[in-house]
Amino acid sequence: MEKGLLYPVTNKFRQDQKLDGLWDFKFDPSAEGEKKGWTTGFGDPIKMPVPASFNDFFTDKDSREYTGDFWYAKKFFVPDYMKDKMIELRFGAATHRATVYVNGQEIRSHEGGFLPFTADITTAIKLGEENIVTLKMNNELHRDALPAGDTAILKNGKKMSKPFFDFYNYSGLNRSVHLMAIPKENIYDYSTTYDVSENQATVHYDVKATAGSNFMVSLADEDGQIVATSEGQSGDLVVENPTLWQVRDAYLYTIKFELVENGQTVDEYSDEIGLRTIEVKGHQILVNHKSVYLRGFGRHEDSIYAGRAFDLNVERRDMNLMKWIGANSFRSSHYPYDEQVYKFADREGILIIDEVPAVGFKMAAASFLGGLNQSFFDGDWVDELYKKHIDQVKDMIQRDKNHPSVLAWSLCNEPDTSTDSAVPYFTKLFNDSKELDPEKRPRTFTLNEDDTFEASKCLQFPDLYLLNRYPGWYHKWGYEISDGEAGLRAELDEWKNSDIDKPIVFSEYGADTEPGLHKLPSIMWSEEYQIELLDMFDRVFDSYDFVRGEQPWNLADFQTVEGNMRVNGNKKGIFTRDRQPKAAAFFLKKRWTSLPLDY
Ligand SMILES: CCC[C@@H]1NC[C@@H](O)[C@H](O)[C@H]1C(=O)O
Repeated sequence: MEKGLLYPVTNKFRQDQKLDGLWDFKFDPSAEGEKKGWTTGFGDPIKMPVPASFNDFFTDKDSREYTGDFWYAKKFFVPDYMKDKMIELRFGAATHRATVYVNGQEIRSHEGGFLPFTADITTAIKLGEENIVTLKMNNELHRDALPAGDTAILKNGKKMSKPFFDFYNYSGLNRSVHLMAIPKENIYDYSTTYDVSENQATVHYDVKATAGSNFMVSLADEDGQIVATSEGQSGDLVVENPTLWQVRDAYLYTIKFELVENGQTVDEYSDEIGLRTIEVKGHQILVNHKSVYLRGFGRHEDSIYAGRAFDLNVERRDMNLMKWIGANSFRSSHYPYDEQVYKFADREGILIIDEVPAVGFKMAAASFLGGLNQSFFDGDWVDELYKKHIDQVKDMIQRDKNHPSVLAWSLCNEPDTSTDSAVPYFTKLFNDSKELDPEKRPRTFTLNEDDTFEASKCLQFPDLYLLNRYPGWYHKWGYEISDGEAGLRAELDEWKNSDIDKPIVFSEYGADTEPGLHKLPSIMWSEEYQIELLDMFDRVFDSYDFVRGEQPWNLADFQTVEGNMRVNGNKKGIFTRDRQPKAAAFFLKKRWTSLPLDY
């Protein structure tokens, strides 16, 4: 678990410099980079954009599909005036694992390609001179790592990723790298919880520093007016007549922490927060004690050219599409997204189900690679997998806990929950994650087609249920969709007649749709059929009051492995991969903009 994951800022005491741009890049198929001295740089480099996945830049299949070790290198300068600071490098995402060297000195390693980590390089850098950072990275998939998969060795000796999941194994420095200079005694974490009412809100804060416990704390409104102050390592900020953070009507205050030593401020950290509460009560999801009905999407960080890289332009477009269509939420399927996505959602009043990259914990049908003929949790890889799983749950919650947009934590996507060995795994996971979120937001996982009310042995764990259901596509498809509807209703009747008293959100449903394919009457893959399927699901949702959300799969088309069921990727998008609407977008817009927010 990382000690602190505060987002980099520049202020009187801190400096943040992005090292985005072209880095030196080189494949290392024989894994001999260290032996060849690449820790201090290498000759004949490829100039590689950062942040970006390396895959889609190449014109040859061996490079696009490359699996194994690869290296990045970048020279950077640290001015003399930083001599009293702690110098760190912060990697937003190195997918899937990395070892960091500075001037040839090994600094640290990190496992997990969708969460940030920092490297303290204070003793490795040369002040007032040029330095070099190199990373040895690796993108192999394994059953004891997140996301789960295999790495095959082909007869020609080349390695090949075999994902147990349905998104392309885009790899590289997918998010920005920051060079940070911060005080040697510094603020490294904070958390907030809230009590809100019509005319008063209380922010309960807790702040952590490497030394000292003397803090001055203030809260300012959007006009910069101080509305509350406090002091000490923990305390309350009471706001009279607050403007609460509401769904699709956001308001952000700025909280500011000052670390004080001998009457002098020695470090400062400010962040934007939203005054709101999240609760699950019976079948209801409540924000500020008011029921909310989720409408939105499963998404991917995915776009042409840069693959899984965070792209501010794409995020701006996606947020505008979600506002246009009347959405109020999304799931960060199937991994935590770049922090800037959560900042966007904070600002736009969009709720996020934040998901850790625990995906492929059963051979998803979509991987087309032939299923596991056993329970995933019977494997000899489970102990090692669990260590990485809980570690990434801790880092996800540590990183994202202060965002008002975060509604819930999804601890897994479509795991095997219908076998006996799943029960001890999830018992441990839900016990070990219970205290991680100061706000105690709901924890859950998505239930795959096979993990029905009847079949799943793990319904006791989630605080709300996320159902991924595909009648009309993966079964009972085409003209048989009426049987699909009947089956869906039969399962929901079981939920209805049970003593389960928690909300149900449909977190996936949909149909692959080729944009521009029209057929009257409809046929699968046509835009008409996608609407027919959505319309069927909407009829079902509107028949059960404990269905408290609908998030069709997916916001946009996205890249997957090659397969005989994929036409250059997954086409279940409501929008195309270049973010243009299919007919279904107008169908959903009509439905969602007619629903009141708390429908
Ligand atoms: C029946 C499983 C459906 C599957 N669920 C996980 C997503 O990551 C996939 O894209 C989706 C699909 O196959 O469309």
